[in-house]
Amino acid sequence: MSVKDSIYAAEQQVKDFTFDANVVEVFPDMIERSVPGYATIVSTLGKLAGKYAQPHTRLYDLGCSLGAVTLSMRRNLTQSGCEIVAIDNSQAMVERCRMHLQGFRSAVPVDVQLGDILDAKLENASVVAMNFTMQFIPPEQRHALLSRIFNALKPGGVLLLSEKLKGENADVDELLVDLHHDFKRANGYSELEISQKRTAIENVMRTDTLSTHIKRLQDVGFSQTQVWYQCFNFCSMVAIK
Ligand SMILES: Nc1ncnc2c1ncn2[C@@H]1O[C@H](C[S@+](CC[C@H]([NH3+])C(=O)[O-])CC(=O)[O-])[C@@H](O)[C@H]1O
Ligand SMILES: O=C(O)C(=O)Cc1ccccc1
Repeated sequence: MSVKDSIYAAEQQVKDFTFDANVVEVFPDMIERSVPGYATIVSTLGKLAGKYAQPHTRLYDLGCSLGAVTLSMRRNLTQSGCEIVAIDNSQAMVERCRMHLQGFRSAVPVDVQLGDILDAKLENASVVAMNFTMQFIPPEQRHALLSRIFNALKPGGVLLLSEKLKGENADVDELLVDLHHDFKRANGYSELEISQKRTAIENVMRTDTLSTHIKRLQDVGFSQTQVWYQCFNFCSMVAIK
């Protein structure tokens, strides 16, 4: 049973958004009502991991939150000798993620680490998933992180990158934002909740355009990038080494 997100329901002095214990409590409901296609994206990332995982390699879930992508990848893994490494720098998330994973049995080992993905050692990877995490990394650090991910991947390995996008120009950005806000309204968020949440994430979630993402992926060396999902400003890409 998930708890309903009412964090921004009352008028308040809005602070910068953080992944604290209050957010953890409502996170499944928050993400489901805020990200169009979240369930489809998570289940498809599992399928993609199942296709691209290589025997005796690691699969990373960077910014794992409660481990939804880890679970989905684990369900689809048939290759032998794989390990999943899930990393998040929110203590509240990591604690809840560990509890959550214990609820499901599997032969695939999962190592849930509390830490900053900017410091994490990444190696011997066939699949790296970043499901709506790059957007929280300071923009000036994104290139270096992507480059480290590329270097950690085996040839034929993949990065599964989902991001909220900034529109390529002000007009289309406004259109995508309006459509997303309609989606949130339809999922029961009030005008006040929508506007206070927008303020809360303004400084901590800096989105890039799709062309910026694709160029950065190319610059660090990925040979091919394919957008496999987009609804409004929410996008998921697969980049192949
Ligand atoms: N530097 C960092 N190091 C480690 N973790 C970080 C860092 N910055 C942010 N995070 C973590 O990245 C996660 C982003 S949520 C991912 C959803 C999940 N992937 C899902 O498929 O359910 C996306 C969202 O809420 O929009 C949070 O748990 C942060 O603590
Ligand atoms: O809620 C929003 O408006 C979003 O853009 C997505 C989101 C979802 C969960 C945490 C932070 C941002």
